[in-house]
Amino acid sequence: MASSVISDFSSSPTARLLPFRCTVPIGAFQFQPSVSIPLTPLHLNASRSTLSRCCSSSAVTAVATNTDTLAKVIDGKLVSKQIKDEVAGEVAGMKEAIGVVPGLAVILVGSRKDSQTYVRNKKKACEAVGIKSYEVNLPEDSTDEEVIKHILEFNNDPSVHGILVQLPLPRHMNEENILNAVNIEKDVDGFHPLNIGRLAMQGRDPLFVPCTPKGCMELLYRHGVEIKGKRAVVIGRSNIVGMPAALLLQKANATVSIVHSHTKIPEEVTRQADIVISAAGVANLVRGGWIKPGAVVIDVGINPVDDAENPRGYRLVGDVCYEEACTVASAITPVPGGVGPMTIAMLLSNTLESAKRIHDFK
Ligand SMILES: Nc1nc2c(c(=O)[nH]1)N[C@@H](CN(C=O)c1ccc(C(=O)N[C@@H](CCC(=O)O)C(=O)O)cc1)CN2
Repeated sequence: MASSVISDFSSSPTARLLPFRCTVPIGAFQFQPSVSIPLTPLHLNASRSTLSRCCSSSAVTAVATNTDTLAKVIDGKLVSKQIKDEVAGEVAGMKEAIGVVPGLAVILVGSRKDSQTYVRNKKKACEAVGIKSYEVNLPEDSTDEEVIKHILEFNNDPSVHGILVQLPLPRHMNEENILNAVNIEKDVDGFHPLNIGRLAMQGRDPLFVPCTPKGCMELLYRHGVEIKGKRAVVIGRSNIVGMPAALLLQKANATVSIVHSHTKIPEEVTRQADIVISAAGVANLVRGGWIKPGAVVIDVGINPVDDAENPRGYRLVGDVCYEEACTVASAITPVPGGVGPMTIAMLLSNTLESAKRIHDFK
C-alpha cells in the first residue's frame, strides 16, 4: 500500500505525517512536483491580486492569488446531514408501509484505530436514521475462510440488506476473494467486480456505486455543477475512489483524464480540468498552480500532518493545498468536512436502496 501512495485510497493512517502547510516532501510520492510551475493566469480582478509563496520546501510554487474572491466552500457536512434526513424519512416510511427495517452488516478484521472509528461512526449513523446494524469483529490473524463464512451468513440473512467489509484488510488476506463473496445484491460498498464492471460499461448500470465517489458526484450535482461536456481530471486510480470516480464522471458525459504516479507533468494535465477530483493520499500535492482558474475542486484526501497544537498531535489535510486552491478555484471541498462525511451518508443511502429493491418498495 505504501509503495504506491498516489493510487491508494487517501485515508491511510500509514501516510507520512507532514509537518508544514502546503509542503510536499520530495520523495513522499512518485510525482515530482515541478519546482517552477508557471504562474496561474490571474482570472479575477488583477489589481486586487497578490502573489504569494505559501511553502517553505524546495517544491516552492509561486501562485497567483486573489484575496478578494475566494472559492465557494462545498460543505459536505451540511449535504451529508440533508441526505441523512432524507434517508431517515424514507426508512420510517418503509417501516410504516411494509414493516421492513433496512439492515446493514459490517465486518471489521483487526484493530486499526481508524477503521474502528469508521465502523463506530457507521453504526451511529445507522442508529440515527433507523437502519438496523450488525457488526462482526474478527482478530487480526483471522483467515479468509473465517471472514467469508460470516459474509455467507449475512448473504443468507433476510434481515440484512447491505454487507460491507471494512478496508483495508490485514496484509495476509486476499481482498479480492473476500469481496467476491459478497452477494452483489447486498454489495452496498459497490466493490464487487460485477458492480464495478457494470459501472465501466456503456448501457449497463451497477446495482451499487462505491460510496466515496458517489458522494463526490452528489456534491457536484447538489451544487449545480455542470458535468456534461466538461473536462475532468481524477488524481489517483484506486479501486475504491479514483477509478470509480473517473467512470462516474465519464458516465455523466465529462471528458476524463486520470493522473497517476506515472503521469508526466501531472500539473499540466490537471490544469486543463474544469473539475478536479483528487484521491491521491498525498498531503498538499495539488498546488494552486495546478488548478485552472474557476475549476471546481473535490478533495478526497484525508492526510494526517503533525500538529503539536492539536490535542491529537496531528490534524487532517487534503491532497489539495487549500489556502492556495481557494484563491484560484470557483468552488472547493474542505478537509475535514468535505467528501469524508459524504461516504457514510452514501452508505446509508445505498443500504436503503438495497432494502427497497429487495422488497420491491417504490
Ligand atoms: N469498506 C470500506 N472501507 C473503507 C471505505 C469505504 O467506503 N468502504 N472508505 C474509507 C474509510 N471511510 C469509511 O469506511 C471513511 C473515511 C472518512 C470519513 C470521514 O467522515 N472523514 C472526516 C474526518 C474524520 C476525522 O476527523 O477523523 C472528514 O473528512 O471530514 C468517513 C468514512 C476507507 N475504508
